[in-house]
Order: sequence, then structure tokens, then C-alpha cells
Amino acid sequence: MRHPEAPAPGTAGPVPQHELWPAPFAGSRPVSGALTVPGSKSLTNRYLLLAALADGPCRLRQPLHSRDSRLMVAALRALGAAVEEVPGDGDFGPDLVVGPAPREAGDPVRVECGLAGTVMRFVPPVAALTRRAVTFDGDPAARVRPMAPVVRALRALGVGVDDDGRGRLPFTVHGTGRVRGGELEIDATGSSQFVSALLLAAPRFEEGLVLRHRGAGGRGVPSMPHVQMTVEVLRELGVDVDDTVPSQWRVAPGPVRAFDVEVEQDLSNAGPFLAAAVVTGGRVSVPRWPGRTTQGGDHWKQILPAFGAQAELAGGTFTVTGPEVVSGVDLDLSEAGELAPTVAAICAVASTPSRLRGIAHLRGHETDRLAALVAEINRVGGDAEETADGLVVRPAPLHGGTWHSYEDHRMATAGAVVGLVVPDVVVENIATTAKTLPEFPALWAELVERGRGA
Ligand SMILES: O=C(O)C1=C[C@@H](OP(=O)(O)O)[C@@H](O)[C@H](O)C1
Ligand SMILES: C=C(OP(=O)(O)O)C(=O)O
Repeated sequence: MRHPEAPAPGTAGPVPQHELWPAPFAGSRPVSGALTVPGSKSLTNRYLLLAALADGPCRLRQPLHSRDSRLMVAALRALGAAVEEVPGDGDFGPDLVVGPAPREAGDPVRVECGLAGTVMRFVPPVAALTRRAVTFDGDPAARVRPMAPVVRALRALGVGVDDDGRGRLPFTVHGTGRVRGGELEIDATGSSQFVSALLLAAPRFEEGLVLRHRGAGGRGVPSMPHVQMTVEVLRELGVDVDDTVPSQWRVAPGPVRAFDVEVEQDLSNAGPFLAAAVVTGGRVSVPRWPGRTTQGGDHWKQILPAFGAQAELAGGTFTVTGPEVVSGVDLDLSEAGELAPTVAAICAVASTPSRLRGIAHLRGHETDRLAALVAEINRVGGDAEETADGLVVRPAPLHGGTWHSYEDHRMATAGAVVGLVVPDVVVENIATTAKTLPEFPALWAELVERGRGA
């Protein structure tokens, strides 16, 4: 599972030849077509985790099957949960049936987090509820992702955690089978996942949890739709959550009801395909778009029209029609930071300057995404610059070149979007899209081919 050391943004090391992917070039042809994408990473990994805490066997229909979901499955199996693949109706793999993790004492285990934020942040509080020592580690790039608020929170709750003092991977959680819970204050300006991690395990804490966020300099929690997703999933499973006080969540202790759910498709991963319509003046439809959802990817409805595209949700199908000329945008992406690489790729080919704000925390994502986007946009002739909390991207004549992906699935797909309209863009390590969308190269080739016939 180990990946080689990820290159620092702007200083990408030698690129193995087999990992170079010539990005399909659409030229002046509009890309048009319809597709659905695999299940949501965020929903799949929340449901998997909650299934391990539930009061009976659970089923996930049409879940995601990707590196991040497999790492979650492996983590839960290491904690004693039974996870089985069973045939289902999905286009992208089997359903998953999960039996809850037992509470008996067990041998020490290791959990490999890869580069998955949902595994490295969500699983440690669950490990605290087992009666085992659980060691967490991950890819080299994962060892620099922010983790300290979760480690500190566990200690404040009385859980033993051994680390090297920096509050980062690797560390060992010493589960005793019980966590008292109670009141806790954290700073979640670095990631909404710190809040979600504690809320997801909280119904199984003896006293539940009252969690408060107090951000340095009064800053808020980024990616709030993901916290809302956590709250709504918990409520759906019978957990009492009170979020009426801003920046505070109260979770009552109690059972997590066993469930059988269908996982929504991943709306963030639909983004690069919708962006293909925007940058080529084409038309891309995504059927089975949920009418109401907590996924941050629902923000495409507001983001893509800002570039001049038309976006319409009708009869459950979301359709985006690209403009003749893509205009630049001024957007606060604090609610939907994971969409930023795709948005920045569109900005790079827009006809007027763009400013993206509210995304300082992207420096702690799979890579420092602000530095990586600036390096790669500029490498192909663009004019991008970092600001304190985002990016400025100005129009510039782009040319071909190697687009580095830094082990970051969304950097890789951003390169594919640019390569649609800039000839000879070669994306390094397209296989890194397997983090959340292993089907990306095949789905992309199919859509661009269809665009050729349009
Ligand atoms: O809870 C989740 O499933 C996620 C929360 C967000 O994290 P941040 O708050 O760190 O941006 C998002 O970017 C990530 O892709 C998934
Ligand atoms: C930030 C992301 O992932 P993670 O869940 O690893 O934080 C992402 O998918 O854009």
C-alpha cells in the first residue's frame, strides 16, 4: 500500500515513464454526453464506520469501491468488524454487508490509512471504543496532514495515545472498551473532519458528547456541509444530535440503529465531467442527481453558472451546458474546498481573472493544493498565484507539458480538464484517481470519445 515519497509542490521529482497519461484533447469539439459516477466517498466511509458501531448487521447499496473505501473496510476488519461483499444492483461493484465490531479484548493491530482523511481522522475515536492497542500510519504525505486536534481530543477524553509529540501519524490508540465522553473544545479550522470524527463515535461514549469549536482568530469550521452530512447521517440512524447553538454539537448517548441504505453517487467526483462541458462549450448530464443532499458537490449548481455555464436540475438529471466564452469567477469556496482543484482548472482556461477565497485549509489536504495548483497551472504557461486564503488565476496562453499530481486524485483530474483544451498535456500518475474514482480514466475517455461524435 505504501506510495513512494510524494514530491513537494513545484519540485516534482523524476517521473516514471509508465505513469505518464496523455490527456485526451477535445480541441474545438464540444464534449457532450451523460454519465453517472460511483458512490460518494464521504457517505460510504461514514456509513461503513457507523455500521461497525451499530446494533445489528447493516447493508450499503451502491457503495464506493476505491482506495479510500477499501482502507476503511480494512481498518474496520482490523477492529473486528465483519465486512462482506454481496451482489447488488450498482454499476460500479457489489454491495457491502457489515457486522458490528465486537467489544472483547484483542491483540494489537495496525491500521493503514493511506492518504485517506476519513480513515486517519474517523477511525481513532472508534479504536478507543475497542479493547485493543491500534497503531495508525499512512503514506508519507499522510504523515504531514493535520491530526493533532483528534489526538488531543482523545487524550482530553481520557484515552491513551502514544505519538512522537507532534500529534501526527504514526500514533497508537490504547482502547479500553469505554470512553466517558462529556464536554470538549477543539479548534477545527484545519479540517471539518476533526468535528465529524468525534461526532461519529460520540453516541457510543458513556455520556455522549458536547463538542465546541473555538477557532484561532475567530475562524470557522471549513467544509461545513460535511459536518451537516455527519449530523444528518447520525439522525437518520436514530441518534439525537442538537446543533442549534452555532459551533456546538450535542450528541446524546445511545444505540446506532442498524440500517440498509443506498449511497448517493459522488457529486464532487462528477465535477471534472461537468467541467468538461464548461471548458469545451459542450453539454454533460448526470442522471440520479439527488434532489436534496448534504454533499458539498451539490455546490456545482451555483459554481458552474458563475463561469457563464447553464446548469439545470430537472427530473432528477443535472445538466450543464458550457458557455461560448468561459468567464473568470470570484468565489468563496470555504463550504466546498474539495471542489477547488477542478474549479482552479476551469479558471486556468477562463478569459478573465479569477479569485478563489476561503480555502487556506487546502494546504493540509492530500498535498498542499494551493502550492500544487500554482505550480502546475504555471508549468503549462498559466498565471496563478497564492494568496493567504486561496488563489488568483489570470488568463495566459497555455501550452502542453507534464502536469504533476502529487499523489492527489483531484490534482490529476484537474490536469485532465486543462488537457481537454490545451494540446499535449500529459498527466503524471493518473492512477492516483483510484483514491476515490478508479474508473476515472475509462469514464473520461468514454465521455471525450462521445464528444468527438457530437
Ligand atoms: O468529511 C468528509 O468526508 C470530508 C470533509 C472535507 O474535509 P476538509 O474539511 O478537511 O476540507 C472534504 O474536503 C473531504 O474531501 C471529505
Ligand atoms: C480532501 C480530500 O480527501 P480526504 O478525505 O482524504 O481529506 C478530498 O477528497 O478532496
